[in-house]
Amino acid sequence: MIEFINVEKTYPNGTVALENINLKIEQGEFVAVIGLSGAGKSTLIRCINRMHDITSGQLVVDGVDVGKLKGKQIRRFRRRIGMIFQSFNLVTRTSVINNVLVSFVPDLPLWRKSLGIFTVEQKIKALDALDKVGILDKAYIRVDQLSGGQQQRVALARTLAQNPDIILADEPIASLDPVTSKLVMDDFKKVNKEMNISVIMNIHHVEVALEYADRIIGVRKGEIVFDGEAALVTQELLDEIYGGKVDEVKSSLEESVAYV
Ligand SMILES: Nc1ncnc2c1ncn2[C@@H]1O[C@H](COP(=O)(O)OP(=O)(O)OP(=O)(O)O)[C@@H](O)[C@H]1O
Repeated sequence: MIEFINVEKTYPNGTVALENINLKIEQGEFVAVIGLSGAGKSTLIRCINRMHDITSGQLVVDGVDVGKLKGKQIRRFRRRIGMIFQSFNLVTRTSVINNVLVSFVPDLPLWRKSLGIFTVEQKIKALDALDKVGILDKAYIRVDQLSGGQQQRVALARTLAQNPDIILADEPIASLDPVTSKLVMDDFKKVNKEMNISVIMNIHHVEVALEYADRIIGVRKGEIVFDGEAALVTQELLDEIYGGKVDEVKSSLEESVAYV
């Protein structure tokens, strides 16, 4: 379980990004964090794996007080939390399988690290992860020959290979077309349901959030203004989350009516 207790985050320049955040996310939930640009969505997600340090309050993940972790403990803790970015963060000039194998590098003894030698077991795990996201046939192809959607699936496979309990996804479909976005979201849903991995996703596409997530967290100016089932999200709530800027979400609102 992920628990935020009175969490605040103020950046060194004085920007208050999160205020009074109280949240409990159970293992296996699929949570979408929505809100205007600058509302604090990325900050919220990135505090969970200590990419950002909170300023006050407490953040507890499966009984571990995240703020108290130091050095090696942080690295070990992060192994349980996969992170997916909008920009995929892959090494494009090498093969798909090499990108997935990278997730095992921290586990290798120094001599293997320097020679880049992976065990047969690790290679099988990497291939298995690629199979889970439906791109096993691309294992020995260079990443720069894949589409954006396929690259995001490689990133997801790399994360799965590290056997995470939690996947944090920061705008994973922002640079993908609607059809490809759906395929990638199907993969997230699959790993969430079949492997009971918690997914916490920051997402701008309201209609996609409502279709895929079980729970929606609406953030406005660093505070949570809605936290509940996707099925309970109404147009009025979206107006509140988006501060009355209906035009910005109008098309999403129209489509989302179908899902509410
Ligand atoms: N490293 C930083 N230093 C100072 N201020 C920051 C930093 N990162 C984010 N902020 C500020 O914190 C606030 C929240 O930013 P955050 O990136 O979490 O919002 P967001 O909802 O994820 O936005 P977007 O949807 O555009 O990614 C914003 O006012 C932003 O300008």
